[in-house]
Amino acid sequence: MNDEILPKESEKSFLLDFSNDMTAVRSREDLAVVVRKAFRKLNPDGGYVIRKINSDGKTMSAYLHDTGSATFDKRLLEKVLAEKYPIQDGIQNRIVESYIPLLFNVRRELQRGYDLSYLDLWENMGFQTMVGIALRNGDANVGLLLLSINEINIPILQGICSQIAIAMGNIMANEEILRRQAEQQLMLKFSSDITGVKAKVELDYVISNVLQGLFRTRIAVLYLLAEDQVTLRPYLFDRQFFQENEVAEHEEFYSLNINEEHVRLVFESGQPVLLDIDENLEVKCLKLSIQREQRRLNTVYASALRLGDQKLGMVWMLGDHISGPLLQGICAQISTAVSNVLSHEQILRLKKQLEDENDYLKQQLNTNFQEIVGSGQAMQQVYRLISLVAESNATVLLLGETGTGKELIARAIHHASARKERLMIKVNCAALPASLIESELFGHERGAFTGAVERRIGKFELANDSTLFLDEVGEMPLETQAKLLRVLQEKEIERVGGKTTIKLNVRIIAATNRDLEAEVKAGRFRPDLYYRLNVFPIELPPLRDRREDIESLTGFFLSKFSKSIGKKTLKLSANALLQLQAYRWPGNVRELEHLIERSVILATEPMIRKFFLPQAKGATTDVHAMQSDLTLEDVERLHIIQVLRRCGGKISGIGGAAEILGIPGNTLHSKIRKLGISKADYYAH
Ligand SMILES: Nc1ncnc2c1ncn2[C@@H]1O[C@H](COP(=O)(O)OP(=O)(O)OP(=O)(O)O)[C@@H](O)[C@H]1O
Repeated sequence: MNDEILPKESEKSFLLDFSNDMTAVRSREDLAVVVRKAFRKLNPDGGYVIRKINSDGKTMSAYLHDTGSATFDKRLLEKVLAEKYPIQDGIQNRIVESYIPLLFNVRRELQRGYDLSYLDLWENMGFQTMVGIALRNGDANVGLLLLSINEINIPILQGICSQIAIAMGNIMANEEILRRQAEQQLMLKFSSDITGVKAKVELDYVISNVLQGLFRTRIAVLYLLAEDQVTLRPYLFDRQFFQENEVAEHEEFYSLNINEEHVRLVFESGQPVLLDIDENLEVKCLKLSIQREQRRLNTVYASALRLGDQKLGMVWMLGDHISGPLLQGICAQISTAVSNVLSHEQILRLKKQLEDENDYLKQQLNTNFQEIVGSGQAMQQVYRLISLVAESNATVLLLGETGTGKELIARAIHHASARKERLMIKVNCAALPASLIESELFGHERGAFTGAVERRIGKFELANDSTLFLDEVGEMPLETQAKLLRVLQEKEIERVGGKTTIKLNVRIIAATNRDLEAEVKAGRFRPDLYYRLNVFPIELPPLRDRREDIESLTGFFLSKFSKSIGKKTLKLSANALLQLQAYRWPGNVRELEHLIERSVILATEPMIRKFFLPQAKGATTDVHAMQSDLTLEDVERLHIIQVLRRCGGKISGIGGAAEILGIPGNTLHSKIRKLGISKADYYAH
């Protein structure tokens, strides 16, 4: 650019054109077009860069640039455009401080030892001389212009630069207003989004959105202060930095201690604290993962989460520049949201617990109102034993086939004891996999094993001051038997993964349908545990050994199930009852109960006349085949009823029942009265 190329006249018209073009400039893009046009006119092959002073007041970044017709290393250019150079880098400060344009010989500056990538780039582009001019809007420094050129036309350059500086000032002010508006909108949205947050996933989503939107930053880890008020455990973490489950599985490793220096620093400061990863941080998790993944970010913002005076936890964020006061506001909202989420999680947990307890209560209510039916000899003996043992704290072992009422009796014992105000707790030892039974019985501490994300109270602890019903105890794995034995001996437990022992006062009622003695002989049950449990055994008789109770049990179930579906209580024909009394009942009372329930549902008449019973091998519903189980009187009664039926109810005379039975009619009449046989017994068939 010299006087020959640009005579005074064209100098004027050049500046006029430039001014005209500048009046239309509203945005950075407009400015780029106008500036490029002007500089190309001045030097068609030259390149330039305009840098602006960043909001930190200490660094400069590229604002506009043009490479002209130079060839260059693309990656080097990208690096230079992305980098923030300190103003005091030895070159920029000279330009900013100067009131006249300065010429730089690129090679010479390099030889002086400046380690600045933009000098490398210029050399790479073949730019030998650069001119640098400060951009000032009034008294304010806005940035600088660096132009590849050999000669300086001071009036033209100053004319251009003063206008660029004014335009940049306006655009930047405008951009700042827009940025603030966007920020406000984002904050408003964040506030409304975060107030509705109830679950952890939603919290994660809302926080990441606002941090990304406002600071182009991410949450690295959100820690919560544990109950011990010392450990900070990771609660939320960015999965881009940590592999799936990495943190959850190595929680111990990723936890922090509130007394660590930098952690204390954060809690002591009322504001977010900026920490340099390389210099300050000895925090294992951040060092590891952040250095691995995010080399370009070397600062971490750490902020305490508080609710009033209460310490809740802290967040670590990765970012380049985060505005302190804004972040403080965000953290305050995060604190409230975290506390809401935790409360909500607790509500859900308590709700579940309440539901479980409710189930127990319902079960108890059902059994309370549901009497134990049966007054035969065998059950009388059971009642005697119950009344003897109930009030003591002795361990009871209930033996008997499946469905004989062991659980019912266990509840009856509990209800007759001084512990009845508390819930009886039941554990079905057969329903749990061996791996879970211990934690089910004794509970576990958080982190005791993979998947133990929370502390869990075991059934033993739940049953403190109450009764623990160990159903199907014969199915318990040997390893657990050993632990159970220790608890029974020492009357204290240790949660899985726990370090302290807990004293307990639990009454044990165990039940099994196995022959425990045989199990001991076979080596499947520990003899010492067997003796511990077998303090007060009660044997429940199978239903086939107490046929005398079948009628009352059937009557009880008929009335119960008819009522439950709103039917009038169904009646039972004598024949149907005989059928029930003759059956072998491998499933005992439960089988009878289910049969009656089914029959009540299916019944279309007010009386059940016949049951469809399974015909097991060797089993029979033939009345005579079960005579050995009946008393002489029973047999007599059944036989008379059958004969009366065959005779159509005719008692005396030819073809009458008395004739078949070989007794006088009068004798039969008195037997019928004595045995309580009614017409319904033989006419209904
Ligand atoms: N004497 C009885 N009176 C009324 N109902 C009974 C009686 N005995 C058992 N039942 C009922 O029979 C069903 C089975 O009883 P329970 O569950 O107590 O048997 P269990 O011996 O514990 O069976 P399992 O060994 O299979 O666990 C229950 O619905 C129970 O209410």
